[in-house]
Amino acid sequence: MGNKLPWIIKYRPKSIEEVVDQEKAKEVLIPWIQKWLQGSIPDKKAALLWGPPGTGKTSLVEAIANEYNLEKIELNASDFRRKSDIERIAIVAATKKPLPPKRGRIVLLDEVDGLSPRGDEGAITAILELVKKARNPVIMTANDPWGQHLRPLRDVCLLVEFKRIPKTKALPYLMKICEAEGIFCEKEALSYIWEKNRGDLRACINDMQSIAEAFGKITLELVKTMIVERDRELTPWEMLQALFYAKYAWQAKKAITSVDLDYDTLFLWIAENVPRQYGDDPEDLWRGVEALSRADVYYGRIKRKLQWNLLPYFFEALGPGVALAKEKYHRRAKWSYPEKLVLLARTKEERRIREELASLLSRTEHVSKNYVKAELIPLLKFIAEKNPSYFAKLALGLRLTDEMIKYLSRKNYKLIIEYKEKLLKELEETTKSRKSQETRGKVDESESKTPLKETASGERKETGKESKGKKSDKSKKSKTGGLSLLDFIRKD
Ligand SMILES: Nc1ncnc2c1ncn2[C@@H]1O[C@H](COP(=O)(O)OP(=O)(O)OP(=O)(O)O)[C@@H](O)[C@H]1O
Repeated sequence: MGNKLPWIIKYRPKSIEEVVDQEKAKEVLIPWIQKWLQGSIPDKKAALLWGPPGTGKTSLVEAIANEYNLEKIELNASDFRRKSDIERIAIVAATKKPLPPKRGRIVLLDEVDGLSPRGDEGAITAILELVKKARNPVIMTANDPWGQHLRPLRDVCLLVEFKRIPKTKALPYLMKICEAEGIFCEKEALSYIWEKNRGDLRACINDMQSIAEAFGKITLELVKTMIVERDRELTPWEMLQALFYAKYAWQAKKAITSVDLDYDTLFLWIAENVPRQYGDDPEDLWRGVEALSRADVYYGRIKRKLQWNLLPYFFEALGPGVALAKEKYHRRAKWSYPEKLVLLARTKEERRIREELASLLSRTEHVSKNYVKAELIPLLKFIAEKNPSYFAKLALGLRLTDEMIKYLSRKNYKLIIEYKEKLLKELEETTKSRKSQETRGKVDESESKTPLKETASGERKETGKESKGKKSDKSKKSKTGGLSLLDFIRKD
C-alpha cells in the first residue's frame, strides 16, 4: 500500500466542476480567462488567488488548464530565488505560442508569499516585468498576500479570494473518496478530521489516507487517537510544507515552533518524512539525516541531563538544519504519519488489555505487575497454546474476561471459550443439585458457602476444606482454590 499514489494527486480535480465549492472565485476567474481566450487583454493581466492552504487554488488553475486545453507553465516558490528562472518564464509567457493541440498558455507562479521582504526584491521586480510583457494569463497563488513587500504585486493583480471549504461541501467529497477506495469510514470521523484541519482539504485527505493505509478503516476512535489537537498556527502537514520549502533559517524555525506537537512527536514527524522528501537526491538526504542525528543527540542530552540550555541547538538542527540540507528543488513527496505513532495506536487496545490483566493477576497472585508481564503472561500464553482445556479451567478460576482470554490464546480462543462454557454449565448443574440437597437438609451449611471455588477447579475437592480455617485470607485469593497461580499449576 505504501507505494500507492497519494490521494491528493489521485483525486485532484480534473474539471472546474470537480473543484469543490469556491463558487465566487470561479465566477471571477473564469470570465477573466475567457476574455484572454477570446483574444482581448483584460485590464489586469495577472490574477492573485489567495486564501488558506488546501482549498483549491492550484487545483482550480489546473482544472482550467485541462478544461480549456491550455499549456500550464509553472514556477514554484523555491525557483523565485533565481531571477534568471523568472526571466526565462517571462520570455515564454510573452511570446511563444504553444504547440497544437494546446489552445493557449497559462503561467502559474505558486506561493508568491514565499518571497521574502529581505532579499527577494529582485524577484518581485522580475515578476512585475513578466506581467508587463505577458501575452498570456499569469496566475499567482498565496496564502497570505498582505505583506507590505507584496504590495506591488497586489496592485497589478485581480484579487480572487478562496475560502475554507465548508463542512457541508467537504464531507460528501471526502466520503466519495472513501467509497472510491472501498474504505469503511464513519461520518463522525470525517467530521472530526474536517474540524481539526479547519477546512483544509489537502490536510483532510492526507489524514484520511494515512489512517486508511495504517488501519484499513477510518473510525472516530482511530481518528481521535491519531490526530493531535491543533490549537496553534500549523497542522503537522502544514509544518512539513513550511519546513521543507523554507528558503531561510527563520522560516524553518518558525515552522517547527508554530506546530502543536511535543518535542518527541515533532522529531518523529520530521524524521519520518526527511527520507521521503529528500530521497531522490543522496546528498540532500545525507545532509538531512545528519541534521536529524544532531538534533537527536542534543535532545537526548536535554532529556538525560536536563540541559535545557541546549534546546536552541535542537531547534537549529531540526529546523534550519533539515530545511537547508536541500540544494535542489524537490517536488512535494507523499508525506506520512510517523510509523511509531501508527504502531502505538494499532497496539493501543492490546496494551490496555495487557494492563488490565497485569492489574488483575497482581491483585489475586500478590505479585508485582512487572512480574505478571514478564513471567505469568508468557506462561499463560504457553498453556493456552499447549493445553486449551486446562487453560479454560485456569481462565475460569482466575476470572479472566473473554478479551483477556483472546489476548492470551489467539488461535485457540474459540476452543477455549467452548471448554469454558462447558465448565460453566457443569458448575451450574452442580450448584443446582447442591442447593436441592441443602433444602433436604443433607448438606453441611459451611460447604454451601463456597460452591464456585470447588467446582471451578473441578476435581480438587479438598481445597474448600483447606481454606476453611483462613477465611479472610481466602477471600483475597483467586479462584484457583486459595493457591497462587504458580502453585496451582505446579500442583497440577
Ligand atoms: N476545492 C477543492 N476541491 C477538490 N479538491 C481540493 C480542493 N481543495 C483542495 N483539494 C485537494 O487538496 C489538494 C491540494 O489542493 P491545492 O493544491 O489546490 O490547494 P491550494 O489551495 O493551492 O493550497 P496551497 O495554498 O497550500 O498551495 C488537491 O490535490 C485536492 O486533492
